[in-house]
Parts: sequence; C-alpha cells; structure tokens
Amino acid sequence: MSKKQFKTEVSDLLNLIIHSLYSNKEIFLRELISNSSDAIDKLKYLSLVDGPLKGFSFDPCINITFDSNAKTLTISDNGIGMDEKDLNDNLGTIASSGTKKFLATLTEEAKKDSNLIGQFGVGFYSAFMVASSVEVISKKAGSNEAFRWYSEGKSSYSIDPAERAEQGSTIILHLNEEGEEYANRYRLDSLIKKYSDHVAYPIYLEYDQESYTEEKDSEGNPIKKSEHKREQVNSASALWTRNKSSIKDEEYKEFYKNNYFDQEDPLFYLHTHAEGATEYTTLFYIPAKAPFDMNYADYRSGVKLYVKRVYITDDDKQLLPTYLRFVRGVIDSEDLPLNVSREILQENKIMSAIRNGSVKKLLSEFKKISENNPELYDKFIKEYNRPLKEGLYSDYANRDSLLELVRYKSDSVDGFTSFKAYKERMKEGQKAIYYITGGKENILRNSPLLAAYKKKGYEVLIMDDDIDEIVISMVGEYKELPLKAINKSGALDDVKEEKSEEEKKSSESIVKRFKDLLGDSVKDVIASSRLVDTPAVIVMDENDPSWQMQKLMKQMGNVDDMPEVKPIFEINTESKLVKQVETLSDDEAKMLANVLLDSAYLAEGIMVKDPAAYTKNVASLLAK
Ligand SMILES: Nc1ncnc2c1ncn2[C@@H]1O[C@H](COP(=O)(O)OP(=O)(O)OP(=O)(O)O)[C@@H](O)[C@H]1O
Repeated sequence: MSKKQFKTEVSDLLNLIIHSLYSNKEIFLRELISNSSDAIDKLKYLSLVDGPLKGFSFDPCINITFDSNAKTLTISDNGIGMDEKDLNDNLGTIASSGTKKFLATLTEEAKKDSNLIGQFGVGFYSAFMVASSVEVISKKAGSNEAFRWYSEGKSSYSIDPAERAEQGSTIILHLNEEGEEYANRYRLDSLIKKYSDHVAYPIYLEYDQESYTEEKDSEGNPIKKSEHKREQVNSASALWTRNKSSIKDEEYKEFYKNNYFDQEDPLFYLHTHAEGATEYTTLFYIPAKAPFDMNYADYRSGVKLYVKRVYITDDDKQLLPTYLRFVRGVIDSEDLPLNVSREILQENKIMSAIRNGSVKKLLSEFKKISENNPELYDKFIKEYNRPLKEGLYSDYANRDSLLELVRYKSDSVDGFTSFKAYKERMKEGQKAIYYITGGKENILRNSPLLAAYKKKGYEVLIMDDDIDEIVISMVGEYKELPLKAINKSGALDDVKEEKSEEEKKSSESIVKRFKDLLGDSVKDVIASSRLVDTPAVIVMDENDPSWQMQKLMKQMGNVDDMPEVKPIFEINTESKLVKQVETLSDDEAKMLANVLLDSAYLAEGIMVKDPAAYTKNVASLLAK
C-alpha cells in the first residue's frame, strides 16, 4: 500500500470542515454530485473536440446507491475519471493557495458558514463530515488502469491499483454516526431534488423496495418481496434553456443557490436570449453579498461558458470584464465552436460580441433597477459601488452608462447620490461638479474648504473611497460639466469673493511676507478668496498628484524616483491670526507661519514633518 501524507493545509482544512462547518452537513451530497457532473462535462467536451478521446461514446449518468446495514453511501459517475497522478494532485492537495490565506483570516463565526465550502473548491473534503473513511475508485477515460484512493480523513491517504470496468469515479462513503441518516432512500431523494435538480445529467437513485405479495406463507401471512429499483430523481434540464415564462421565481433562486454556493437568495437576476448576428442565452445573478474574494487579484470567476449546452469553462476571466467579477451565471452560445480554447476566446469575434452584449444588458438592468427600485439599488450599491467605479476607469466604451450608476456621498444630502441628481440640484450659474478626495470621510467632511462652497450653495461630493481619486481625475466630466476637486488649484476661482483695491494691496503684502517666511517649504503662497473662518489651508497644484495619490505611489515602491511634491499654501488674508505676521518680529512671524502651515497639514489628516518642533512652536506662541 502506498501511504502518503496530505499537504499540511489539507489536514488543517479537514479539521476545519469537520469541526466548524458541520451545522449543515447535508451539503456534502451536493458537492460530490457537482464533482461528478463536472467530470462528465469534461469527458463530454473531450469527446467532441479533436484529440485522443474524440468520438468517445458514453451515456452520461450519476448513480447513487446505499446500504443501510453496512452504512455505506456510494456516488458513481461515468465521467472523465482520475489516474494515479490526478488522485494525488486533486485529492491530496488543496485547490488554491489563496484559500488557505483566506481561511486564516476568517473569524470563528464566519467559519461556521457552510456557504464558504463551495466557494473554495474544497467540496470533496466535505465528505468527511459524514464519513469516517472515504474510498474513491477511479479509472481515467482512455486508460486501462484503475486506482483506489482511501483515507480516514486524518493526516494521510493511500493509493493502490484497483478494478473498475468503465471510465469514471466511484466515491464510497463509510458513514459515521453523524452520517448514518443518509443511508436512506427518502432522505437522499429529497436532498437530490433540493440541491441538484438542475444538474444537466440524470441522477439515478437505486434502492430496494419491499412490498407484500398476494401469496401467503404457511401461517397465512402475506409474503414480503424485495425489488431492486433504479429511478431518475432530478429533472436534468438546463434551466436557462427553458422559456422564461415557464420558470418560477423560486426555480431561478434555487438554481442560483445550488449552483453558486450561496445560501441567500440573489439580489436580482436577468435571463435573456439574444438573436441576430450572434445567438446566445445568458442567465446572470447578482449575489446579495459581494463574493469574499471580490477584491483579491486571484478571484474566481463566477460565470460559466457553455456552447450549445456543452460546458466549456468556468475559469475564464475573459467572459466578462474584471469590474463585473461579482456577477454569477451562465453564458450559452449557439455559434461558438466547441473546441474554443482560452486563447481563441480572447480574440474570438463571436465571444467579444457576446461579452459586449452581456455588459450592455447588465448595465441597463442596473440602470432600470436604480430608477424603479431605489431600495434594491441601495443594497446593490452598498456591495458593488467600488467595482463599478473601476469600470469608469477601465471600460471607456461604457463610461457614460457607468457614470449614471456609480454613487457618491455628499455634503448636502444623506446617503448616496448620483451625478444626475447632483446636476438637478445645481444652483443657477454653477458651472462645475465639485468634489473633495484624499482621506477618510470625517476629515473630508470637516475640511475648511467646504465652507466657501456651502456659502455659495454649491454641493460638494465627498469621495472617500481610495480609488475615487484615480478614477475621477481620469473621468474629467459628466455631461459636459467639468468635475473639479476643491482641494486642487483648478477650483479656486469658482467661489471667488471680489476684493476692494485696498484689500488686494494688503493681501499682496501679507502673501509676500509668508513667501519670505516659508521659503521653499511650499510651492506657492496665494491669497484665498474662498476661506471663511479658517486662517489657511493647503491645496495641490492642479497638475500635481494629491497626497493620497503620492501615498499610493510610494506604496507601489517608486519612493526614490519621486520628487517631493509641495503644496500651495492658501491663506485667508482677512484672518486676524494671519495678519499678525506683519506685526510680529521675524522669528515669531516665522514660528507663526510654520504653525499655520503645519495645522493646515493636520486638518487634511497628514502628519507634520517635525511634530516635536510643531508642538514646541505652538506652546511658545500660546505662552505669548
Ligand atoms: N467524481 C470526480 N471525477 C473526476 N474528478 C474528480 C471527481 N471528484 C473530484 N475530482 C477532482 O478533484 C478535484 C477536487 O475536488 P473538490 O470538490 O475538492 O474541488 P473542485 O471541484 O475543484 O471545486 P468546487 O467543489 O468548488 O467545484 C476536482 O477539481 C476534480 O479535478
């Protein structure tokens, strides 16, 4: 016997599955059936495309048997099967390296969520929730050898030669105490219907039915007879191929929950059939909660591609643009060739037409919901605002549609607002959409810059998402209205208050004094025409990166090459404090100017360069 150790992650994972996730242990059956269905998909596909298995003929099916005396449950399929190496690779290691990393971060509460199992691709191991040992007897299509994998789910497994007539896999569960209840016809029947009704291949349940015959024994009692039966339990039709009007809401939801490993109903779904230059069907779902890996670079794509009902792939990130990675569902094309490979998919004209059409449909559905069902749209935005913003950046062709979908916080209304609603609220004479970026919400909301806009009645959007900065500066305008950052020099003049000649003169001399005092610690000093109660603020030159952007650039590692970017110091020359620089001695004036500059940094949530010097200056000024 060749005994092998599981990779350590597998032992950890088994432990986790067996002990934390077992509140919903019945899902093991769905996982094993789904593996069988995938295995049939793979063989069916290989039998249709060029290669050694082309023309391979078989009658796809999944068979389930049980023995309540021996306490076993057996799931077998005639799919692709596994050879020795596959058994080692697939059942001896964990599917993705990201999974372990993610598991490590899960809270105890979250670990109890059995939903997570399927999302990881650890489905097979769920068998150990109900079995004390598991055997897999498998023969790979095209091979003459069969193998038996065996494990008690602790730290090791073994692989030995075995016998199996046909290609495919047989999974034998030796049920533990928790699992005994599954060696039961009615229990299995209802579980298959519940979770696997739409699996595209027939699932047969075999059982012995006992009945009483007409005949009587010597004592006159009816004689019992046992009959072996084999019945198809699932309906085995691909839901998306059915006519929309014949499908109930419940059926759509069940399909989603059983196929996309979510216990919650989806937020909404859309089922469409396109005809014309390209013919295809799509059934898309929006999960109620963003998938856990949505913000990981190695996220799992949630859309499966079929060609004429034949499964092609669920691992292709080209099917939809990255920013729609939260969408789950099916694309089924009538026109793509079956042997379409990943490389071909990328450049295939039909695929790109399907992709463009799908994006348009999704975006227009989002728009419809935003107009007709604001409550639902709020839920949607709470989960998916961020990926939509990425779309603004990456999907130029659909930017106008996306601009109608994204939402922002505002200093004038509660919750989120759209650009459209902002535009409708705009004051007469207002020529731009104003926003502030570059920090946490509370810092932005307390920015001294807001007062001048408020005074004019101009609304300011509070953009506190770290990608807003990059995205919005790229977008530039909404319906020909420029988008202006109020903490950049470009928005200064829009809220200008006219000054008298005398005021101008006095402010010129104060500005000059500040320039002398601060030297090259700032890019420039300007007299503010918009500050109300605040002595001074820092803003960035229109063409310089903001603080947030600089921070991002530093994080990305370009520290050495990046020249120091200095702010423009905008001073309120009407402020008493500011005016004092003209009366104080040079030393004291310098101290004051530096304190004002450092305070302006702090108001932006930016740490001052020399905190010790700052507190010392403040203390000595206060003392005076
Ligand atoms: N019945 C089967 N026939 C052939 N291969 C199988 C079968 N069951 C499992 N496998 C192989 O073992 C691998 C691991 O299965 P497991 O259920 O743990 O993860 P997965 O199927 O990749 O992910 P998920 O369960 O999320 O779909 C599968 O990817 C597949 O290659």
